[in-house]
Amino acid sequence: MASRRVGFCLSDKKRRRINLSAFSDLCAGRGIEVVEIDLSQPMASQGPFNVIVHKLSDVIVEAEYDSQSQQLLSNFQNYISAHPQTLLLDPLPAMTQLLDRFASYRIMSQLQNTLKGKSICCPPYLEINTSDPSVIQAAVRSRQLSYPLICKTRVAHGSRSHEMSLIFSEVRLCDVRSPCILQSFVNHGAVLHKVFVVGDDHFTVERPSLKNFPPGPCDRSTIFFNSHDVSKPESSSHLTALDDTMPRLPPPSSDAMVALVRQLRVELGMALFGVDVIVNIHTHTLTVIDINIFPGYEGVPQFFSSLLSYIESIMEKQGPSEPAVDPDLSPQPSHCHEELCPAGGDKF
Ligand SMILES: Nc1ncnc2c1ncn2[C@@H]1O[C@H](COP(=O)(O)OP(=O)(O)OP(=O)(O)O)[C@@H](O)[C@H]1O
Ligand SMILES: O=P(O)(O)O[C@H]1[C@H](O)[C@@H](O)[C@H](OP(=O)(O)O)[C@@H](OP(=O)(O)O)[C@H]1O
Ligand SMILES: [Mg+2]
Repeated sequence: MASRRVGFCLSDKKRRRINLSAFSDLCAGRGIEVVEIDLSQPMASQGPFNVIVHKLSDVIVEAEYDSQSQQLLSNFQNYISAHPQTLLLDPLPAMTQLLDRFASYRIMSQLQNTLKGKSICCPPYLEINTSDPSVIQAAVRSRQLSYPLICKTRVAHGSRSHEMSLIFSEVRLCDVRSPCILQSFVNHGAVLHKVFVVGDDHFTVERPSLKNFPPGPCDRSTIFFNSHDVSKPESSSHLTALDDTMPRLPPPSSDAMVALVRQLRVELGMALFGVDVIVNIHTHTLTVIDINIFPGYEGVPQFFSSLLSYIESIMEKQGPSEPAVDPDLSPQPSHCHEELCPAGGDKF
């Protein structure tokens, strides 16, 4: 048996998307064994693991209402608690907060304070918990959100979390499906900058994105769309058609991107995440619109080599017999969102 073992605990969907056997071959060359963890079987008999890489977002979301998922999650948590020497990429509380857009936008909106001088912001938004259009209307007015508005589900991950809408006027606020985030739409020339983080490395790729819309309210029906139809590498939609007369904006400065990633690494205590950034066509402000757990890393050919280097670096710090906590990562931010609350969007 190889002396060092890395377990992967992934959903069927993620397993299909990630070529684990290619990663396993790469690891074998470094004396590391890759094991696919079957969550329905006792974990102790599949271990021991120096590191576990997981994407349990679906299980965590389902555990809210499904007892079988609850059981799987609690088996996993029990194993982790009983094996504190096993490093987890990424910690469950850190990940869990990103499943909730209310929590993740509080983190994003805090960035403009922590990264002063870098011209980084997050669009103004509201946390919506009511379906009463008159209450929503009053909240939008009082927060002075500008139209169009983009409406995003509160749950950030999973198949039902990418259905969104663009709302163009107060009368169409009846189309809001609560609970959700209502956020001002920012014109950005239909270019999305996806930042994929792997430990201390990050990689940026460009993707299609929603096109510019005339600012201000207008008499237009709500546009319902799935975010995966507009911002995947292969997306080609009338909603992303670039205006030829629109000059291309300069890409975000690498200095600002480095500062952004560094700050989020510390704040989230995570190593595998993605940040979606757009550039405001008027102010050129770098605008953070999304943080994703263990994203797809599509368009990043260095993903596996970078992941392997990161895993080796944390195993090295672990030492041969006494694995330690990754010192680069701050202590668990399960309490983080309380600290970040004051800067968040208003709640309705
Ligand atoms: N405030 C905004 N202003 C302008 N466009 C936006 C804004 N928020 C989101 N978008 C557009 O909508 C798309 C989807 O938004 P978002 O990234 O929040 O959704 P998601 O479902 O979480 O996506 P992902 O698949 O990256 O997780 C973005 O790629 C971008 O094109
Ligand atoms: O790599 P990008 O383009 O950022 O897209 C990711 C999305 O951001 C995630 O929301 C997807 O995860 P979920 O399917 O759990 O929502 C995630 O799905 P995956 O975990 O199957 O890779 C990706 O689609
Ligand atoms: Mg997302």
